[in-house]
Amino acid sequence: MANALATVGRHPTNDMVLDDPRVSGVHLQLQRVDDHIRLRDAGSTNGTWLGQHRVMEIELGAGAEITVGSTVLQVDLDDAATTSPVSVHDSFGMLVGRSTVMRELFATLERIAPKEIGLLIQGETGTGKEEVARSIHIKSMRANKPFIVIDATALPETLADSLLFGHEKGAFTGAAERRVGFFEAADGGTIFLDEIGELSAPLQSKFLRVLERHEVTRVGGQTPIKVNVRVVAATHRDLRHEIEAGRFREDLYYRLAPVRILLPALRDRPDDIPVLCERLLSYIGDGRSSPLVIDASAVQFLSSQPWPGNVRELRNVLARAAALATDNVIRRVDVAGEGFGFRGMREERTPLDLTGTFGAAKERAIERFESAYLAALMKRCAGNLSMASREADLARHHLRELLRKRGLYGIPWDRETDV
Ligand SMILES: Nc1ncnc2c1ncn2[C@@H]1O[C@H](COP(=O)(O)OP(=O)(O)OP(=O)(O)O)[C@@H](O)[C@H]1O
Repeated sequence: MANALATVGRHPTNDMVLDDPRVSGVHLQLQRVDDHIRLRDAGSTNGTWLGQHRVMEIELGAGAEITVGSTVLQVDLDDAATTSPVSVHDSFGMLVGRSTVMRELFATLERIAPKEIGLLIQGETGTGKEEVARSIHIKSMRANKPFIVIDATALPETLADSLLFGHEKGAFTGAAERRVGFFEAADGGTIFLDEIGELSAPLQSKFLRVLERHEVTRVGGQTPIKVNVRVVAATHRDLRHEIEAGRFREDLYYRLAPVRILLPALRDRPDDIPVLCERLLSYIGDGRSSPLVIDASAVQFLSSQPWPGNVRELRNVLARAAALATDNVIRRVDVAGEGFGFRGMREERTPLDLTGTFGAAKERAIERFESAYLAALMKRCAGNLSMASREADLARHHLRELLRKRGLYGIPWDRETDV
């Protein structure tokens, strides 16, 4: 593995390509973590097997053997192997990160930003896809030209052509004026195309044509207009699955993705939490008389959370904690029970993790609920266990047990506790 993050599967764009019909297009993802490898099944059809056990996520050391389709893979850790360059910086544009995987990413972004090359960014919600696109734009020759965001999920089918390509006056009922579309408006600059996987088939064809010919024709117009845009696309799912399922055009994929970037989930890079807290708090505290700070035990707690809503969720948790904190210090009690995505508002899009077995998925959902409920309860009751057990209608010993199980016992909840 040359990269800290790599994929294995049948599709030719994987880091390791397996010519095995029982292997999925993108079968699994590997992440190098110190002296071992974290393996995650990427939703494969036939599964990833360690002996008799089907695994979704597992940490592997040297010598471990896993089976995918009819192929057996063995982990071999070679210290002398060449690895991808890692940036000496722990930021790129507006992005910060200290983990190896992020610094490796920054090195790639530093290299490609000034080039006229397209980019496809894949990552869960809130991992920073739009921020990557914006930072690439700022670091490119196009920086003083427009940066336009198009969300494919917000393009109504009937208006999409006119929004993207513009229309001439009188082109259709209601077209009282000539209108310039997104592509023309972005001329010379960058278009960030979010949720590209949601584009309808007709729009996929139209996008491909624009990317190939570098021109658009307004609705109701005759003459093609030259446009010079760099397209950075993003998706929360692996488009190679969509290609396999016949829902996404492979030729468009290759046009969009001369370079592909996989933004890792926040739970896979806890080393980034301290520097992220520092950066996010500097924004949140902007305008305050004294800067906001976070204490070490709060950072330690946040570093152990699963963050289904990733950096966006962390930002919101810090903003909430800052609003509630009595001084400019955020302490463990201010963030207890957070980081499970549970208190996320609807627009935060922090869905339950529905992968893996029913039992494991249910346990994760319960864990999220219990942590959020217990923290809110204990804060409301200022740590008074008797009051909390009455309010929750739980026996004291049961409540104490639950608090222990969720790592929420013994926290100084605002006022004195009676535990
Ligand atoms: N590495 C980072 N450093 C600093 N801020 C970050 C980083 N990653 C994300 N953020 C911040 O987190 C928030 C969410 O990021 P962003 O909107 O780019 O995510 P996204 O992946 O595009 O999300 P979605 O898929 O839901 O649209 C933004 O406020 C962004 O500035």
